[in-house]
Amino acid sequence: MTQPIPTLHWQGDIEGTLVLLDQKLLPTKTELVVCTNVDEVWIAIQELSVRGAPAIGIAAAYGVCLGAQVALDTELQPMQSRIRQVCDYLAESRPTAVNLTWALARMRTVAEQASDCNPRELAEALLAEARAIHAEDAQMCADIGRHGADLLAELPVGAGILTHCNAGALATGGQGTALSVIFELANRDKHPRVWVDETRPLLQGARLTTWELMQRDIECTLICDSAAAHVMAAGQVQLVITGADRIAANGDAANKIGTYGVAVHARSHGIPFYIAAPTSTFDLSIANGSQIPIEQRSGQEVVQGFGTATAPTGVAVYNPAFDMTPAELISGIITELGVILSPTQERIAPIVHPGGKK
Ligand SMILES: CSC[C@H]1O[C@H](OP(=O)(O)O)[C@H](O)[C@@H]1O
Repeated sequence: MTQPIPTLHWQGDIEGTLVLLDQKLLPTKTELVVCTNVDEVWIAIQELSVRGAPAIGIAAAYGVCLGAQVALDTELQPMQSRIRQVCDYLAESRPTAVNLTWALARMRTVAEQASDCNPRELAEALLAEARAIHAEDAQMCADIGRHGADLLAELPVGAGILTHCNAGALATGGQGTALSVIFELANRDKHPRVWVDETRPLLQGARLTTWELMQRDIECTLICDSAAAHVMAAGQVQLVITGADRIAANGDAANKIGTYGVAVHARSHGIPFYIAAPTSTFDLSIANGSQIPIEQRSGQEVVQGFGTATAPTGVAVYNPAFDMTPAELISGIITELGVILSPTQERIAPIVHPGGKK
């Protein structure tokens, strides 16, 4: 396996920079984006240079550290005010992934609880919290992979697994969520055969998931999103696994647009449909999926994707970036704390505590 380039990392001390692998350019170019201020982080999240629920949260946490830099030589209260302002600003970059506001809430807490310290000491505490969020996510990814592979211990060698979008290392601070399970199955010599939905309109599956799988020599086949049902009907899929961006208290889950259709097709073909997500993706403040904010993105992504016009100028476009899969279509949610089978509020609550804390 070629040595992976980190999805994101902080470079330096409290006056350092956030370095991102620019996912807009993958797989044809591997270029880095060096963020030196909060605006650059906001843009990187909004334009998907960095993307994926956990990765968005981690990037925003480091973004707060960049925001703190302009107030290092003030006093504690102006610094705390600056942190509140920066958290509010970064929270507006994308609405669906709850990991964003979850990570920002942790950064806010560090700032609000600060006392008897100067701005530089608070900046050190903020950077330590951002690094902790990053490191914890990497561990959560590994634990998700282990729990998922344990759950699937009876999966036949060479089983077909379909996935949608990208829930790999590129979406997280570690080795991924859905792809972490697939990586661990491969490590256990299960030789999974992965069917990868291209995932229109931004092609995270075609551009990112195949790239990650091929780097690890895991067999994968790229298909159009519209071919998923056909492949299932042909008996080529024994399991579906995806990531998630926000999971409500009853287990309804928002994920990349098209996931709901995959779940419906899986159910109609008697194929288990699993979601892999850390507890930081659960939002226990909302009862069900109808309350999950669904990001609406520019129609240009649909009609002018990657530079080629594919529809008449002026055509009306509806481009929701996510959809909601109801809990009754989900066979189980694989978390770092274990698997929640047939998720319900009663089964989620004992495992997932408010705020995503263990
Ligand atoms: C591990 S979360 C990955 C999750 O995020 C993706 O959305 P986007 O690429 O728009 O950030 C997609 O929903 C993935 O399942």
